[in-house]
Amino acid sequence: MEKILIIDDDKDLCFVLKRFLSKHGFEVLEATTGKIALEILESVEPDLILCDFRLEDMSGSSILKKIKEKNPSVPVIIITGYSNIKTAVEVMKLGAMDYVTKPLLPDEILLTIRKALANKTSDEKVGVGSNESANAEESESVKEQEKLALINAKRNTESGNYIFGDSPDFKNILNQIDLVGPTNYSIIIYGESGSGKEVIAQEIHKRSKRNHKPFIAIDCGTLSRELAGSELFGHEKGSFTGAIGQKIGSFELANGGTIFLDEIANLPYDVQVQLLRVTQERKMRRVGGTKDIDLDVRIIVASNRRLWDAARSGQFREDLYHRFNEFQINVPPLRERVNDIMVFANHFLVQTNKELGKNVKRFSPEVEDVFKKYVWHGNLRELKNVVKRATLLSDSSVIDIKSIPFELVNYKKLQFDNTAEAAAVAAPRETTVTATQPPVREAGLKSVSIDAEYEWILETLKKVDFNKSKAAKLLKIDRKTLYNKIKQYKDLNNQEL
Ligand SMILES: Nc1ncnc2c1ncn2[C@@H]1O[C@H](COP(=O)(O)OP(=O)(O)OP(=O)(O)O)[C@@H](O)[C@H]1O
Repeated sequence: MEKILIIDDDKDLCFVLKRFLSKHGFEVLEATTGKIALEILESVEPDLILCDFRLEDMSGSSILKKIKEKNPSVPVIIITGYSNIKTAVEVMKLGAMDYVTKPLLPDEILLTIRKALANKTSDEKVGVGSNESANAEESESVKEQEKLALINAKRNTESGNYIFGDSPDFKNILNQIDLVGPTNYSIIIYGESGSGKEVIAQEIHKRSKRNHKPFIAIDCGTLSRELAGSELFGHEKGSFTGAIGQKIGSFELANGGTIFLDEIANLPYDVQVQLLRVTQERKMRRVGGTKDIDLDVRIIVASNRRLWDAARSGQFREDLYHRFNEFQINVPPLRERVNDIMVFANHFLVQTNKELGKNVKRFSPEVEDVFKKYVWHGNLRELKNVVKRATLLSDSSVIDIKSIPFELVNYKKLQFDNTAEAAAVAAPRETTVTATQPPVREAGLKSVSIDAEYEWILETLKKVDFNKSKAAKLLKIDRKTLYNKIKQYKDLNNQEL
């Protein structure tokens, strides 16, 4: 009997899954924390592991790494709370065999498990007596391609998650997507963070002849200076310290399809030179490699600042800017497309209902009013997070003002009228640096303390009827620090849930 280990802190889900899988002839073990799972793995060798990406005591990536260290051959299927291509690529890169998104569908989960187990058996058969090194390179690359095909196939079936707004601006964008999609033009998409640039790039890819090939999204803002080249172009074994195996880069993975380079202005200058070669000669070399590889990749880049300005200030190569600038799409911030707000809010409500198995029907008129007046600095990402939370909190069929964050409802009252404070945030002095650095959710304790501080600040503000000077005095901080702390909390909450 094949053994499956379920790792999920949702006890109900573990119970339901256990019953379902046992009925289908599997022996099922369960662990409700990462720690328990690792203890079980000391003495048991399961045939397959089903693991939630967000455990209370461990992040998905760290548990995946630990499982792979202990038992590299066991197939791991990741359960993710939402369908996000970035998470999917991330978990596949870390060695997961596949992923399923919540809500879990019985047929899908069974099929995914059976496929993973069948793959494992055929891998084991190939491994017996085969000349491992001879075909290692080829099979690595085939595996990468197979994983990508899987991710893309899933993404296409999830495409029902995307909708288009109702504002004239959005209709204009849709026209542009239709127009430029089928061509091979390189495109620059401008827009604030969370405004939907990646989704637009995906839609362009879907409308192109390349749509059966991979769409790969890379956030250049998160690539380190040292590893950016290797991430994009891959590397050969031993080409630098730490290059223990061969790596296929994002460009090679995207061959035949489309690559989306977000925050392109953050790409290190030497990598920009390599990129220029790719756009001019349609060829690339892996880091440390000697062989030219032919490339046929459509490039879509995005930035929240004008690339022409970055080129003029010497941060971005001008020749590269002209290469990319065959077509431009400008995505206005959500606050400038008021007609889109409720279209997207309702869409995110339907999506969240499905994820949570709830049936919340609509927003109260008061909530609609707040939504339409709010400034949405985090754009669609912020709206999505607010709707997700509100749907979760709501215990009736209508989302009312109680389920909407206090600072959204009281946005106007919380405004700092003195622009000096805003300027201080844009150019923080040394003493305020820690307060303005973007906080990281994974920092655990840090985010807890930010949340607690914020609660306290709000309480104090309420006490003094939103008089910021009085509140700062009571809190024994200056007004600028008060402003920074509120901003820090908001940045934290504009990250994707
Ligand atoms: N047309 C749409 N339909 C449904 N959801 C959307 C749409 N556009 C954006 N979203 C959702 O809004 C969130 C932000 O979108 P996206 O990641 O594309 O923004 P972005 O501009 O690329 O952000 P960033 O620059 O910060 O990476 C995502 O969760 C995405 O799924």
